[in-house]
Amino acid sequence: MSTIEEEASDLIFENGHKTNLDKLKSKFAKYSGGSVKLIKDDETGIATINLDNPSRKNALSGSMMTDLYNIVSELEKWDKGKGIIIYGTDGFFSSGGDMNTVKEIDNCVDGRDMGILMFDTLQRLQALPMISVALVEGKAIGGGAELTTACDFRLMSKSAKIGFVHIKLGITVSWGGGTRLVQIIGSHKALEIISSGRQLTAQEALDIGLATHIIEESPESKKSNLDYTKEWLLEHIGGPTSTINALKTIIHSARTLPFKESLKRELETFPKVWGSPPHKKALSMNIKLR
Ligand SMILES: CCCC(=O)SCCNC(=O)CCNC(=O)[C@H](O)C(C)(C)COP(=O)(O)OP(=O)(O)OC[C@H]1O[C@@H](n2cnc3c(N)ncnc32)[C@H](O)[C@@H]1OP(=O)(O)O
Repeated sequence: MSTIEEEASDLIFENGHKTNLDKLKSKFAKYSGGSVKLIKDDETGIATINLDNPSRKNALSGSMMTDLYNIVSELEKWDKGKGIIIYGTDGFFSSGGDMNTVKEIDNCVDGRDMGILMFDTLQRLQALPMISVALVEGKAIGGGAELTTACDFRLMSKSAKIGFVHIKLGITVSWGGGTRLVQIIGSHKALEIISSGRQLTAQEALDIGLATHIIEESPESKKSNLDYTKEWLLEHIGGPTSTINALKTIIHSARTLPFKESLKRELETFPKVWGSPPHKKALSMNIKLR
């Protein structure tokens, strides 16, 4: 392994991981532009994460990358969380890495450091014990497309597109999106999409299993796509918070751990909700499951 690879693997996996990430956060915080905003609704258990850099099509600057890192760390401590929606301002998801930041860090060491920060952030986002949805309107391009893969579901407006355009910039996927895309749609389709760098329409994304649902936009509908997405998510987080958290833990284990490890995790998790107050209440009510 070259020294860059050795250093990268040390930074990602060595014990001093946390210290290194604090150093990386302050390194990237200085590349300013836009912000990422979090609103947590304790009543519904839904957190909305807004990518807000509209003059740059919600591209993620270095400071927005550190915003997102801090938001994921805050959500890891939120005990009322059941669901997450990530969306972009002005009906556009994100055009990926902010080129103003990217041009400042166009060397392999800084690129590696950005990768480490975003790998850690998006892996922890995907692992949160909450059901997460990327609301894709407009386009999700480059790192923006990768960010959608860190969510459990992708709801797309009819005219939206997702494009892993990295190859057109002479680079590979950079934020773990390649690995997660293979998890979602398989290596054959993932390689075809990433190697072509083409932008998928919502229908194409739905057909290959990358998109979960297409939101039919109707001019007369007063409901915003964000409200529609909240309603859609509420249908999937109706259960008790502890059960939703346990369910997501089991599914995330199954997509990231070896088979026997995941079975063990499921066996350890379900007893935490079996005989719980919500379980006992349901049993006492003789619920008829039609
Ligand atoms: C680091 C991980 C890997 C990466 O993500 S590398 C970056 C990959 N992203 C890209 O290459 C996307 C570049 N942008 C585009 O292709 C287009 O702007 C895009 C997103 C399709 C939108 O096209 P349009 O709707 O025609 O809008 P536009 O091009 O006129 O852009 C409007 C203003 O936004 C700016 N913008 C768009 N994407 C940006 C970006 N990634 N970083 C910084 N600024 C960006 C663009 O420069 C323009 O600004 P201005 O109005 O000319 O001042």
